[in-house]
Amino acid sequence: MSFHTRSPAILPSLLACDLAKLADEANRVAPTSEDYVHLDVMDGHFVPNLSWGAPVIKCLKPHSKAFFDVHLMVSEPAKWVKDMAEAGANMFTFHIEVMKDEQETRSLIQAIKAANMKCGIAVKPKTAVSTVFPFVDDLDLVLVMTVEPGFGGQAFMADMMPKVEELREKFPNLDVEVDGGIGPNNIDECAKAGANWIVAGSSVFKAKNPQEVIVSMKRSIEKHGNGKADADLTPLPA
Ligand SMILES: O=C(CO)[C@H](O)[C@H](O)COP(=O)(O)O
Ligand SMILES: [Co+2]
Repeated sequence: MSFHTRSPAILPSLLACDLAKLADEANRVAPTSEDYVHLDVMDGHFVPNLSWGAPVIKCLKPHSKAFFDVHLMVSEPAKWVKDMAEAGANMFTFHIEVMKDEQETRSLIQAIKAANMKCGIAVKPKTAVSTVFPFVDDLDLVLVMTVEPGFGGQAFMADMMPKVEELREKFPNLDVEVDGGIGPNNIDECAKAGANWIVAGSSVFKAKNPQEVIVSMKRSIEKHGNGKADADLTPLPA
């Protein structure tokens, strides 16, 4: 059984940053141990794109205090568990679409936890969210993709919100993450549906003031997702 925190989190996706300055960029948007970064691992097979693997994550780790949320868009996630754990991944999220059966999924969840990482399962836009229901009690998080995985900078798919609503209704304390095309213009929609972990790549890194975008998005989750009144929220930085 996993303990679901339902804590609000904004996770800047480093895919959208200046990759020549990876460590500086991570620290620009996620400077403290209370912060998060989202790291997209792509194998050129599950998705038609390549990004980085464990060696890059391992190099970045000593330069960042942030929580490393690793999203594995790979065909064989089991092969990556050991390397990702050694590289310093804190959350290992794999796609349900690559699992051949329930048994394989359960052993992968076990292996991830035995390697001292938190475990999440992701669903692509065309995958029914009910595919993850049998595993939720053993998961730390479910990730609902709001774009087809593979590339940053795509348009947000609002029609994925019913999946988020269903998860939130069935599992009130589960951490529900959304990823793809999210920014200040659609954060309220995600938060109202019940998402509390929000990945944001382009909207954060293309902003003049990334911290302002992060704080305002977090405020939206607290307001809509956790039912706090405006008066309870800390003011935005000047
Ligand atoms: O998993 C992903 C793509 O497959 C990325 O995390 C996602 O696209 C974030 O970037 P953006 O906010 O620019 O859409
Ligand atoms: Co991602």
